[in-house]
Amino acid sequence: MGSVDASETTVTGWAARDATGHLSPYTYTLRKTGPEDVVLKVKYCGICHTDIHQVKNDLGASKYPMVPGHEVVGEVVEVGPEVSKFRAGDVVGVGVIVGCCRDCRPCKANVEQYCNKKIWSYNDVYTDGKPTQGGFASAMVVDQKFVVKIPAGLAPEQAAPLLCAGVTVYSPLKHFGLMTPGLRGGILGLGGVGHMGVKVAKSMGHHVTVISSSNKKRAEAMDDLGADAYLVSSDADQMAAAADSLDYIIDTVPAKHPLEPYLALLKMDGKLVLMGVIAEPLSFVSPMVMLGRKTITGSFIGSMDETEEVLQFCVDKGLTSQIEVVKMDYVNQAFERLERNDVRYRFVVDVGGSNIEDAA
Ligand SMILES: NC(=O)C1=CN([C@@H]2O[C@H](COP(=O)(O)OP(=O)(O)OC[C@H]3O[C@@H](n4cnc5c(N)ncnc54)[C@H](OP(=O)(O)O)[C@@H]3O)[C@@H](O)[C@H]2O)C=CC1
Ligand SMILES: O=C/C=C/c1ccc(O)c(O)c1
Ligand SMILES: [Zn+2]
Ligand SMILES: [Zn+2]
Repeated sequence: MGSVDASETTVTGWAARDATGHLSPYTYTLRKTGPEDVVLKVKYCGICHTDIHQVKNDLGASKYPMVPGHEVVGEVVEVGPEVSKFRAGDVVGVGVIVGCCRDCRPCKANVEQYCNKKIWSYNDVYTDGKPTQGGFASAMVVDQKFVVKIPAGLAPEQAAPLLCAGVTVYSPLKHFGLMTPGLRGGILGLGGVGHMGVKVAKSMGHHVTVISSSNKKRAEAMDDLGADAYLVSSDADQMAAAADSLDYIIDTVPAKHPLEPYLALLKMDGKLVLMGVIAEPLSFVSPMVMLGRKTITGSFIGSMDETEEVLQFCVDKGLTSQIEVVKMDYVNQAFERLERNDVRYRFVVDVGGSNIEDAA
């Protein structure tokens, strides 16, 4: 962290300035620590495909300068007087949202990610009128409700991808009653979210089929991640042989794609859970869902409770994410490599080890 005066702390982050998405050092101030705020010095931050969508304005709502990053692990350096859950020195995590109304039905049901007044950890405006900025920065200040403790037994860089990718697959499996051992699941798109999908579903005792756009990841999916089967989506014979075989598919593809080939893989009552952020309409003909009473649904990250649960689930099951740790000055190359599907399977930036204050 940089200079501290009576009210504000100056920090350095890496921000996109426009829809080229190129990140460069950017200095800004954090809000004064409020009674329920936790100030954390960022140690690690994962790179999610959503960060690409956001810095490149894929959804048409990006505001700049934008410091992305929502898989944030840091060390608590200060807490407000009403913070009970955390103290200086704790290793903590922050994910996709940092605020909610606390009064609506989703908030009262502790699924605050579905609050219509949620505040995103970046590319949003906080209650004080300041833009929110994410985890590719030396520090963040976050309301304690949106901070989780990283349990003992998880390395901080390992924990980072669980804060978005991990909880994003855990939440729908839990919510839709898909934690039963013996289920047959499909993971469409073997990237950051998808590889956690394979690991979490395998740990729940599922038979897991990876459905990928190429054959390139076959050996690693089967040998390293423990998948049971592997389909190349463009191989009509393989797809036909697997028809009517899956209880669910977690669809993580981040671009427009046909749904019918995947609906055909589902058994009666099977569920296609859409995860990818795609700003174009997707289509299918109605008999594809009627004949077999199939469901097309979606899911958005997970609740704060589920975030704590997935962290402990990974400790209990001995699950790790597969990551490539890079320094902050590699972030633009990492974004480019992620965009061209060249990472196994999540980049995690070693923010704390990158001396980013010196770059400002
Ligand atoms: N709903 C939610 O709460 C969340 C949504 N997301 C969204 O999920 C999506 C995936 O995120 P993430 O896992 O980080 O992304 P990654 O880029 O890491 O993985 C996506 C995978 O999808 C496949 N893929 C990529 N491009 C295409 C394409 N054009 N056509 C077909 N397949 C493709 C690739 O797998 P393969 O090589 O196997 O084909 C790739 O590895 C993004 O849109 C992201 O914004 C992310 C987190 C939470
Ligand atoms: O990576 C997490 C965010 C997912 C997300 C889902 C839906 C949406 O409209 C977004 O902007 C992001
Ligand atoms: Zn994400
Ligand atoms: Zn609410």
